[in-house]
Amino acid sequence: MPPVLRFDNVCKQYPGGHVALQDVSFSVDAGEMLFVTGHSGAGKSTLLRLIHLSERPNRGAVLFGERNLLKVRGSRVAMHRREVGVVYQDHRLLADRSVHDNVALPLVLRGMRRGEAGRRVRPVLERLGLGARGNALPGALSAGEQQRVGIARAVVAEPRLLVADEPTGNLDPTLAAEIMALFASLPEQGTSVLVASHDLGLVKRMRKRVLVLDHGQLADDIAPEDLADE
Ligand SMILES: Nc1ncnc2c1ncn2[C@@H]1O[C@H](COP(=O)(O)OP(=O)(O)OP(=O)(O)O)[C@@H](O)[C@H]1O
Repeated sequence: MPPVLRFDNVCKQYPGGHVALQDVSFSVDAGEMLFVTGHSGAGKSTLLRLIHLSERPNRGAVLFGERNLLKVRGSRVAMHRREVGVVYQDHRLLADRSVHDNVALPLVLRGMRRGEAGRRVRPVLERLGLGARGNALPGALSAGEQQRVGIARAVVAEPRLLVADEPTGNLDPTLAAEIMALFASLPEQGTSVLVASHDLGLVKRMRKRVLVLDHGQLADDIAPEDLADE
Protein backbone atom coordinates (compact mmCIF):
# COMPACT_ATOMS: atom_id res chain seq x y z
CA MET A 1 0.00 0.00 0.00
CA PRO A 2 1.44 3.47 -0.85
CA PRO A 3 1.96 5.86 2.08
CA VAL A 4 -1.02 8.07 2.95
CA LEU A 5 1.26 11.11 2.87
CA ARG A 6 4.72 11.81 1.53
CA PHE A 7 6.86 14.95 1.65
CA ASP A 8 9.75 14.92 -0.84
CA ASN A 9 12.37 17.65 -0.28
CA VAL A 10 9.72 20.23 0.50
CA CYS A 11 10.76 23.89 0.82
CA LYS A 12 8.41 26.68 1.84
CA GLN A 13 9.40 30.32 1.80
CA TYR A 14 6.81 32.96 2.71
CA PRO A 15 6.61 36.22 0.77
CA GLY A 16 9.07 38.54 2.47
CA GLY A 17 11.76 35.91 2.42
CA HIS A 18 11.14 33.91 5.59
CA VAL A 19 12.09 30.26 5.04
CA ALA A 20 9.62 28.15 7.06
CA LEU A 21 10.53 24.67 5.75
CA GLN A 22 13.78 23.50 4.19
CA ASP A 23 14.17 20.21 2.32
CA VAL A 24 11.70 18.29 4.48
CA SER A 25 11.14 14.61 3.56
CA PHE A 26 9.10 11.96 5.40
CA SER A 27 6.17 9.65 4.82
CA VAL A 28 3.17 8.49 6.83
CA ASP A 29 1.71 5.01 6.49
CA ALA A 30 -1.96 4.10 6.54
CA GLY A 31 -3.11 3.68 10.14
CA GLU A 32 -0.10 5.48 11.61
CA MET A 33 -0.23 8.15 14.32
CA LEU A 34 2.70 10.53 14.69
CA PHE A 35 3.62 13.90 16.13
CA VAL A 36 5.48 16.89 14.77
CA THR A 37 7.17 18.97 17.41
CA GLY A 38 9.68 21.83 17.62
CA HIS A 39 10.13 25.32 19.06
CA SER A 40 7.82 28.23 18.24
CA GLY A 41 8.39 29.20 14.62
CA ALA A 42 10.01 25.87 13.72
CA GLY A 43 7.50 25.31 10.90
CA LYS A 44 4.91 22.95 12.42
CA SER A 45 1.82 24.89 11.34
CA THR A 46 3.30 25.49 7.90
CA LEU A 47 3.81 21.75 7.43
CA LEU A 48 0.13 21.10 8.26
CA ARG A 49 -1.05 23.95 6.00
CA LEU A 50 0.68 22.33 3.02
CA ILE A 51 -1.34 19.16 3.65
CA HIS A 52 -4.75 20.85 3.61
CA LEU A 53 -3.70 23.23 0.85
CA SER A 54 -3.88 26.49 2.80
CA GLU A 55 -0.32 27.00 1.52
CA ARG A 56 1.75 25.68 -1.39
CA PRO A 57 5.42 24.64 -1.33
CA ASN A 58 8.00 26.55 -3.37
CA ARG A 59 9.97 23.40 -4.12
CA GLY A 60 9.58 19.67 -3.64
CA ALA A 61 6.42 17.57 -3.70
CA VAL A 62 3.63 16.73 -1.26
CA LEU A 63 1.87 13.50 -2.19
CA PHE A 64 -1.43 12.39 -0.67
CA GLY A 65 -1.71 8.74 -1.65
CA GLU A 66 -1.10 8.92 -5.39
CA ARG A 67 -2.23 12.55 -5.61
CA ASN A 68 0.43 15.21 -6.18
CA LEU A 69 -0.94 18.20 -4.29
CA LEU A 70 0.96 20.61 -6.55
CA LYS A 71 -1.49 19.68 -9.29
CA VAL A 72 -4.64 20.16 -7.21
CA ARG A 73 -6.25 23.44 -8.22
CA GLY A 74 -9.65 25.12 -8.30
CA SER A 75 -12.67 23.03 -7.31
CA ARG A 76 -10.44 20.02 -6.67
CA VAL A 77 -9.04 21.76 -3.57
CA ALA A 78 -12.41 21.32 -1.81
CA MET A 79 -12.53 17.67 -2.89
CA HIS A 80 -9.05 17.10 -1.48
CA ARG A 81 -10.03 18.71 1.84
CA ARG A 82 -12.88 16.21 2.23
CA GLU A 83 -10.25 13.54 2.71
CA VAL A 84 -8.25 15.48 5.31
CA GLY A 85 -9.87 16.20 8.68
CA VAL A 86 -8.52 19.27 10.50
CA VAL A 87 -8.66 20.00 14.24
CA TYR A 88 -7.73 23.49 15.43
CA GLN A 89 -6.55 24.62 18.86
CA ASP A 90 -9.54 26.96 19.15
CA HIS A 91 -11.86 24.31 17.58
CA ARG A 92 -13.77 26.95 15.53
CA LEU A 93 -17.29 25.73 16.34
CA LEU A 94 -20.37 27.69 15.23
CA ALA A 95 -21.72 29.23 18.45
CA ASP A 96 -25.35 29.38 17.30
CA ARG A 97 -25.59 25.77 16.10
CA SER A 98 -26.06 22.71 18.30
CA VAL A 99 -23.29 20.18 18.84
CA HIS A 100 -25.14 17.80 16.49
CA ASP A 101 -25.40 20.43 13.74
CA ASN A 102 -21.76 21.46 14.08
CA VAL A 103 -20.65 17.87 13.63
CA ALA A 104 -23.11 17.28 10.76
CA LEU A 105 -21.89 20.37 8.89
CA PRO A 106 -19.17 18.72 6.74
CA LEU A 107 -21.72 16.10 5.62
CA VAL A 108 -24.50 18.61 4.92
CA LEU A 109 -22.08 20.85 2.98
CA ARG A 110 -21.34 18.00 0.62
CA GLY A 111 -25.03 17.47 -0.04
CA MET A 112 -25.95 14.68 2.37
CA ARG A 113 -29.61 14.72 3.50
CA ARG A 114 -30.14 15.69 7.13
CA GLY A 115 -31.58 12.30 8.06
CA GLU A 116 -28.62 10.41 6.65
CA ALA A 117 -26.19 12.93 8.21
CA GLY A 118 -27.89 12.38 11.60
CA ARG A 119 -27.41 8.62 11.28
CA ARG A 120 -23.69 9.22 10.71
CA VAL A 121 -23.32 11.85 13.46
CA ARG A 122 -24.93 9.96 16.36
CA PRO A 123 -22.43 7.07 16.61
CA VAL A 124 -19.50 9.52 16.33
CA LEU A 125 -20.90 11.58 19.23
CA GLU A 126 -21.37 8.38 21.24
CA ARG A 127 -17.80 7.25 20.55
CA LEU A 128 -16.39 10.60 21.70
CA GLY A 129 -18.47 10.63 24.89
CA LEU A 130 -20.83 13.34 23.64
CA GLY A 131 -23.95 11.20 23.19
CA ALA A 132 -25.97 13.24 25.69
CA ARG A 133 -24.75 16.64 24.43
CA GLY A 134 -26.10 16.65 20.86
CA ASN A 135 -28.70 19.38 21.49
CA ALA A 136 -26.41 21.65 23.53
CA LEU A 137 -24.89 24.82 22.13
CA PRO A 138 -21.06 24.84 22.15
CA GLY A 139 -20.98 27.69 24.71
CA ALA A 140 -22.63 25.39 27.28
CA LEU A 141 -19.83 22.83 27.07
CA SER A 142 -16.54 22.53 28.96
CA ALA A 143 -13.26 23.21 27.11
CA GLY A 144 -12.52 19.48 26.80
CA GLU A 145 -16.03 18.77 25.46
CA GLN A 146 -15.70 21.57 22.91
CA GLN A 147 -12.45 20.12 21.67
CA ARG A 148 -14.10 16.69 21.39
CA VAL A 149 -16.83 18.27 19.24
CA GLY A 150 -14.05 19.69 17.03
CA ILE A 151 -12.61 16.19 16.70
CA ALA A 152 -16.05 14.68 15.99
CA ARG A 153 -16.56 17.21 13.17
CA ALA A 154 -13.12 16.38 11.74
CA VAL A 155 -13.68 12.60 11.71
CA VAL A 156 -17.39 12.33 10.82
CA ALA A 157 -16.68 12.09 7.09
CA GLU A 158 -14.08 9.36 7.74
CA PRO A 159 -11.01 11.17 6.37
CA ARG A 160 -7.92 9.17 5.40
CA LEU A 161 -5.80 11.58 7.41
CA LEU A 162 -6.52 13.81 10.38
CA VAL A 163 -4.20 16.76 11.09
CA ALA A 164 -4.37 18.67 14.37
CA ASP A 165 -2.51 21.90 15.20
CA GLU A 166 -1.82 22.23 18.95
CA PRO A 167 -5.18 20.58 19.75
CA THR A 168 -4.53 20.53 23.50
CA GLY A 169 -3.00 24.00 23.82
CA ASN A 170 -5.94 25.38 25.82
CA LEU A 171 -6.53 22.33 28.02
CA ASP A 172 -5.26 21.32 31.43
CA PRO A 173 -2.84 18.33 31.53
CA THR A 174 -5.51 15.73 32.41
CA LEU A 175 -7.83 16.81 29.59
CA ALA A 176 -4.88 17.09 27.21
CA ALA A 177 -3.94 13.47 27.93
CA GLU A 178 -7.58 12.41 27.38
CA ILE A 179 -7.73 14.15 24.01
CA MET A 180 -4.42 12.62 22.95
CA ALA A 181 -5.74 9.16 23.88
CA LEU A 182 -8.74 9.86 21.64
CA PHE A 183 -6.44 10.67 18.73
CA ALA A 184 -4.51 7.47 19.40
CA SER A 185 -7.74 5.46 19.00
CA LEU A 186 -8.46 6.84 15.50
CA PRO A 187 -6.01 4.70 13.49
CA GLU A 188 -8.09 1.65 14.50
CA GLN A 189 -10.96 3.24 12.53
CA GLY A 190 -8.69 3.61 9.47
CA THR A 191 -7.66 7.26 9.89
CA SER A 192 -3.97 8.21 10.06
CA VAL A 193 -3.24 11.03 12.51
CA LEU A 194 -0.61 13.80 12.46
CA VAL A 195 -0.56 16.09 15.51
CA ALA A 196 1.56 19.24 15.88
CA SER A 197 2.45 20.02 19.48
CA HIS A 198 5.23 21.87 21.26
CA ASP A 199 4.48 19.96 24.51
CA LEU A 200 7.37 17.50 24.36
CA GLY A 201 6.50 15.85 27.69
CA LEU A 202 2.99 15.00 26.53
CA VAL A 203 4.25 13.88 23.13
CA LYS A 204 6.84 11.54 24.65
CA ARG A 205 4.29 9.95 26.96
CA MET A 206 2.19 8.93 23.94
CA ARG A 207 5.02 6.69 22.66
CA LYS A 208 4.39 7.36 19.00
CA ARG A 209 6.75 8.38 16.20
CA VAL A 210 7.95 12.00 16.55
CA LEU A 211 9.19 14.33 13.79
CA VAL A 212 11.32 17.13 15.23
CA LEU A 213 11.50 20.40 13.29
CA ASP A 214 14.28 22.90 14.00
CA HIS A 215 14.29 26.19 12.09
CA GLY A 216 12.36 24.57 9.25
CA GLN A 217 14.59 21.51 8.95
CA LEU A 218 13.63 17.97 9.90
CA ALA A 219 16.17 17.53 12.69
CA ASP A 220 14.99 14.09 13.84
CA ASP A 221 12.48 11.33 13.08
CA ILE A 222 12.23 9.31 16.31
CA ALA A 223 10.68 5.84 16.42
CA PRO A 224 8.46 5.08 19.45
CA GLU A 225 10.93 2.55 20.85
CA ASP A 226 13.69 5.19 20.83
CA LEU A 227 11.80 7.69 22.97
CA ALA A 228 13.56 8.15 26.32
CA ASP A 229 11.58 7.40 29.47
CA GLU A 230 10.00 10.43 31.07
N1 LIG B 1 1.77 33.80 6.57
C1 LIG B 1 3.06 33.96 6.89
N2 LIG B 1 3.80 34.95 6.32
C2 LIG B 1 5.11 35.12 6.60
N3 LIG B 1 5.79 34.35 7.46
C3 LIG B 1 5.12 33.35 8.08
C4 LIG B 1 3.72 33.11 7.83
N4 LIG B 1 3.33 32.05 8.59
C5 LIG B 1 4.42 31.67 9.27
N5 LIG B 1 5.48 32.43 8.97
C6 LIG B 1 6.84 32.28 9.51
O1 LIG B 1 7.32 30.99 9.19
C7 LIG B 1 7.99 30.39 10.31
C8 LIG B 1 7.31 29.09 10.67
O2 LIG B 1 6.01 29.41 11.22
P1 LIG B 1 5.00 28.29 11.72
O3 LIG B 1 3.76 29.01 12.13
O4 LIG B 1 4.91 27.22 10.70
O5 LIG B 1 5.79 27.73 13.01
P2 LIG B 1 5.23 26.86 14.22
O6 LIG B 1 6.30 25.84 14.51
O7 LIG B 1 3.87 26.37 13.94
O8 LIG B 1 5.19 27.94 15.38
P3 LIG B 1 4.18 28.06 16.66
O9 LIG B 1 4.47 26.89 17.55
O10 LIG B 1 4.60 29.35 17.28
O11 LIG B 1 2.79 28.08 16.11
C9 LIG B 1 7.96 31.42 11.42
O12 LIG B 1 9.20 32.12 11.43
C10 LIG B 1 6.84 32.37 11.03
O13 LIG B 1 7.09 33.68 11.46
